[in-house]
Amino acid sequence: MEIKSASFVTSYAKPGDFPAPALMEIAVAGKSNVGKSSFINGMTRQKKLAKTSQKPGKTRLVNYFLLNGAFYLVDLPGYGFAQVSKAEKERWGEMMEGYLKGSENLRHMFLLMDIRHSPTRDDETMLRYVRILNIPFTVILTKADKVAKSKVPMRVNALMKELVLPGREWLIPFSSETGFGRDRVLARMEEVLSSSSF
Ligand SMILES: Nc1nc2c(ncn2[C@@H]2O[C@H](COP(=O)(O)OP(=O)(O)OP(=O)(O)O)[C@@H](O)[C@H]2O)c(=O)[nH]1
Repeated sequence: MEIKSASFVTSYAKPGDFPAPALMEIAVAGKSNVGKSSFINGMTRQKKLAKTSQKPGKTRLVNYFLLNGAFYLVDLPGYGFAQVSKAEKERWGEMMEGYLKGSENLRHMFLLMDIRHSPTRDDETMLRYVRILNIPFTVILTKADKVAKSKVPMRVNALMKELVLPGREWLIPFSSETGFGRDRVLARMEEVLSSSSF
């Protein structure tokens, strides 16, 4: 598949505001600064669709993007940012839980992690949560251009083991700088959308 159109639809600040069921959703989650906005922009080939920033923790809303007029890519607030208050962290938790438990249309999650690093405790918590809720997922290993091409398979293997995933197909190395991995993510999206009855 190709992404022919992508537009921002709306943002939500609290779970009760989530829209009525309408279209299938694929969520995008990850630690703050992992490259979530760059992933969304890279996939949709729109430079400014999701705001990218150098300053961690800017994405604190649930943002809905409509792709191909057919499904939503749902940008979840980044986690693991250190410089926020306890109240803010609690609000984040409520948002996340509200979305993940409440969304009847969620079909898959792209869980973003930096290819260069071991998963953080927050990454592991997120993964545990996704597993408990039985949400199908793919781990996207971002910033793949930052490791030598020859080392990418090694990092994929290492993270597969650290995350206790059953196979390499559960992880897709990706670079928003070079477009590496984009085709595989598109193929995964197509699989998800075509296998989901709606
Ligand atoms: N080299 C390289 N840099 C990247 C890549 N993806 C993101 N970055 C850089 O990493 C930084 C963070 O990227 P963002 O896309 O803003 O990250 P985010 O996860 O949306 O961050 P928050 O808004 O804090 O949640 C920026 O400086 C990006 O330019 C990538 O694939 N390769």
